[in-house]
Amino acid sequence: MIAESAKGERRSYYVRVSEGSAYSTIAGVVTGRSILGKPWGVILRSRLGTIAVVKPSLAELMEGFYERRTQVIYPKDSGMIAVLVGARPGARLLEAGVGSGFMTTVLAMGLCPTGRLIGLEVRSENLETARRNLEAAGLLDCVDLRLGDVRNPASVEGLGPFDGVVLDMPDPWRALESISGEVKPSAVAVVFVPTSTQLEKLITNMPGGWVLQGAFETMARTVLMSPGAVRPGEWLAGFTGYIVVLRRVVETQ
Ligand SMILES: C[S@@+](CC[C@H](N)C(=O)[O-])C[C@H]1O[C@@H](n2cnc3c(N)ncnc32)[C@H](O)[C@@H]1O
Repeated sequence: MIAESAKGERRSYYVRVSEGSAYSTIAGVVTGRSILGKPWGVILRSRLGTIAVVKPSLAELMEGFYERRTQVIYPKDSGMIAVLVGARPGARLLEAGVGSGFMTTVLAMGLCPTGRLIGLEVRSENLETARRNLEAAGLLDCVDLRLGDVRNPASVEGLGPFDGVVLDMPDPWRALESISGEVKPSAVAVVFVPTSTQLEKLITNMPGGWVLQGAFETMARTVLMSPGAVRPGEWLAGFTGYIVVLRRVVETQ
């Protein structure tokens, strides 16, 4: 629900609506009974403001309703990573670790219905969380979630050739060697690391068969939308991690 008070304040609420419940918002209290049976997008008005009842977008589904068992990659980074790795219909991508499936969701959005994502994860409880989350988003059909250690070549053998790779795990440099035989020459690997120590280790432990293309971070800042005082907001989603782009290369005789 998106509530706007009579003073022009706006706030979003993520709720599972039920018959006997009531929800307190900055635009007043709304009951489950007044929402159920109405179409998505309906706007409810009172003297305290308006409440728009909207279906959660995929970003809101992740933000408000997905289970979190691990640190996750947020849309400000995952959207960028999906573009960089080329998550488009028909692509065959590898991801490790899957964690809670937030990044997996964004990759699957791009490559469904004709592409395929192979997601590797070492912890079965994380894999099950990701499976439930992807099922809630209706994206499980394009995804093959597997229990396995990406650093072990046997876990990856025969799964390629991959058009791209996303790694979000503590020691990604140890995965690059084991996956390289399954990745197409020139393909992109995007590595997400939350600390400078990991970035340094990645750069200094890069195995052959890969070149470093660049690294950056993203930031997202809200905008205050008060007529007459439109300006950047105080809230900034600043540093979350480094996004590193690598390319698969081969030697010729
Ligand atoms: C930070 S979480 C990934 C979060 C995920 N990107 C998301 O957005 O929900 C890192 C995950 O990598 C997994 N992991 C660590 N080492 C791994 C390995 N060698 N192979 C596969 N998965 C691994 C961990 O169990 C953990 O679930």
